[in-house]
Amino acid sequence: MADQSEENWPEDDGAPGLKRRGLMFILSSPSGAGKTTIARKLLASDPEIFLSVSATTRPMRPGEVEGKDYHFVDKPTFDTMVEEHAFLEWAHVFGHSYGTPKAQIWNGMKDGRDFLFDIDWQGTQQLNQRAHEDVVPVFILPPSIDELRRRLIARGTDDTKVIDARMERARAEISHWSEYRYVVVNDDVDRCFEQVREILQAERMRRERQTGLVSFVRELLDNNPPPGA
Ligand SMILES: Nc1ncnc2c1ncn2[C@@H]1O[C@H](COP(=O)(O)OP(=O)(O)OP(=O)(O)O)[C@@H](O)[C@H]1O
Ligand SMILES: Nc1nc2c(ncn2[C@@H]2O[C@H](COP(=O)(O)O)[C@@H](O)[C@H]2O)c(=O)[nH]1
Repeated sequence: MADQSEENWPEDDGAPGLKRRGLMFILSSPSGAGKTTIARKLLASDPEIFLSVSATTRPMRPGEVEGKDYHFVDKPTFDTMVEEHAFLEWAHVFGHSYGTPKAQIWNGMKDGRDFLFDIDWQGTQQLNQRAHEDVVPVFILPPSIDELRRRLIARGTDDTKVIDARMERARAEISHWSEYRYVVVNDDVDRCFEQVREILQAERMRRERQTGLVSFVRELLDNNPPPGA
């Protein structure tokens, strides 16, 4: 991914205010396991992470807001975006097309921002290939298959046919669990949210992401030279 080469990242100007590389925090799960629920809690509690708003051809659900939950586009518009390489990744899911527009992520990552992705395993594989070092993939499992179906029914957004299709696809989605760095079971929402938040905090502190560390440590050592130096 040429545009994300090291020279595009923030300058290493040392402490205070150590600069940090932005990260791509991915939440995937079978439909209904709760990734949107966890994503919303994370976004509400952490002003330093921004939602990657996908484009999709699927119809808007009640309560969804254009530009906030998704960019709702028609198929020709989506196909044109594919042709123009406007997506960082894209995939067909449940008979509709979904993709991550490049521009928002590109500009934000250059400013050291973190982005939250609610995408499926296909998109995760594509992002992993393009920006492995910057990707933090987290997989959310339901506590049981019965509970997964119960949640899809309780959500009340899909008819029985669509729910059956989502349950059928759950098997394929779950089969990709081992491609993720972290796996969390969403039994209790609050516990799951805390676990996901801890993963995010720990990943932010990874040495490689703290681009100001080299000069900061150099300065620490310069101010404490070995005896006789
Ligand atoms: N731990 C939980 N216990 C009970 N209900 C939950 C839990 N987590 C989420 N839910 C509920 O389950 C339903 C599905 O959750 P959500 O929409 O977040 O799933 P999703 O993984 O984002 O699904 P999709 O991929 O279809 O968007 C929602 O009604 C949500 O309120
Ligand atoms: N590869 C991508 N998958 C995406 C994207 N946006 C959403 N998704 C996934 O699609 C399904 C269905 O979502 P829903 O909102 O219609 O229930 C779910 O698994 C999402 O994670 C995307 O940009 N790329």
